[in-house]
Amino acid sequence: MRITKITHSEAPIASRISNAVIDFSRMTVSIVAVHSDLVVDGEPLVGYGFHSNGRYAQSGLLATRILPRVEEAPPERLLDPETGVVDPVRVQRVAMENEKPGGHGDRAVAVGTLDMAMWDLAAKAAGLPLHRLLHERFGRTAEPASSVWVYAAGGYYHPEKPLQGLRDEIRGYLDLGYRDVKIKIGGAPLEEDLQRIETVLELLPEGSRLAVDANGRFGVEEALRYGRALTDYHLLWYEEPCDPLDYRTHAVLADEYEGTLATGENLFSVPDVRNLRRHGGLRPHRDVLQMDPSLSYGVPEYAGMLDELEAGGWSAERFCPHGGNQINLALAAAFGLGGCESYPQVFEPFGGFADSTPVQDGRVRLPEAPGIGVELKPALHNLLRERL
Ligand SMILES: O=C([O-])CC(=O)C(=O)O
Ligand SMILES: [Mg+2]
Repeated sequence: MRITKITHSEAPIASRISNAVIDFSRMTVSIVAVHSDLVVDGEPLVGYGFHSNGRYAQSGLLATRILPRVEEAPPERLLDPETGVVDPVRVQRVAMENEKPGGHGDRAVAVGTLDMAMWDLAAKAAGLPLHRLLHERFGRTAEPASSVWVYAAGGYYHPEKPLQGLRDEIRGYLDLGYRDVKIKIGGAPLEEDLQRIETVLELLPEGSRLAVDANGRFGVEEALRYGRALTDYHLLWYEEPCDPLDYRTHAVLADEYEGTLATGENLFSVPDVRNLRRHGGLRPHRDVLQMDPSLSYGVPEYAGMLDELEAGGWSAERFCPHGGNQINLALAAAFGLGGCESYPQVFEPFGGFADSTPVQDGRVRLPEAPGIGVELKPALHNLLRERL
């Protein structure tokens, strides 16, 4: 097998929603296709990648640093010597050559996007759905999971969607088969946020839980003030109360807030996660970690994060990646994670899972088509084919 060409572009995922720190009016996403000379069913195999919402497209980094390294590398540096098929772990090493440690920001997104396309290609070449390939390589359980717990993330602030709109949105998620939901906080005064929370709680049936997400907005005092106000709601979790790299504030909050805290979607490397473990005071039996491979150098770095945290007493069941996309569903099944996020309405067509695997009782089944499964989501597949 040879990589014949790597193409990349950008796609808009703009919308009028906001969280506590950004609006999505100019949000974009990078998309990558890795073309190969391996012909299956009369067509050369192509692997597709994109990254999760919240970080902008990384065209410059891909074009000037990340892709040229891979394009210029001799094939044997990119291929598994036993199978002759592209090895995403080797590719990631090549993509990161001559990069200094630290500063894990947009570069991690560019590499994570390419990594997704490499896994899609490798799984297609092996004729396996990605969750089975990842399980063969990294699995910690006897079998990959056949379905994964997902929750509906939404409840953004929207200029034309006050409480009634929020109610309609959440009811829509329950009708789609979700049990648990997440809404934003921190973008309105506390009293208003509590009204939003109570409105949603009134709708949730027995057994359904609500999580809230402050997107890193608060300093220590405000994080504690919200924590005190949230305690009696018995939420599923209180997410990103403070800046992702402010480990001390996490520790102070974890000391006082008895409910579950969640963080990690903006930690992009093993060293950042090690610092969270050492200094963040989070509780391995209670809290939730949301690192997301497409934003953080891809699956190899994610496996390293799991190793780092397992050595520190965390179990894979406490991991629930941010991102609401198909690669994270595969990852959750392969690594035995607690679950993964889902965006039933926002960030289409990148959010969501295969059209053939609807949510049932809060879970999604794993599709068995080779690769990540973008072909099972025609709106996404068509967009990728047209732009790449
Ligand atoms: O609003 C965002 O940037 C996305 C987010 O935090 C989440 O999905 O948890
Ligand atoms: Mg979040």
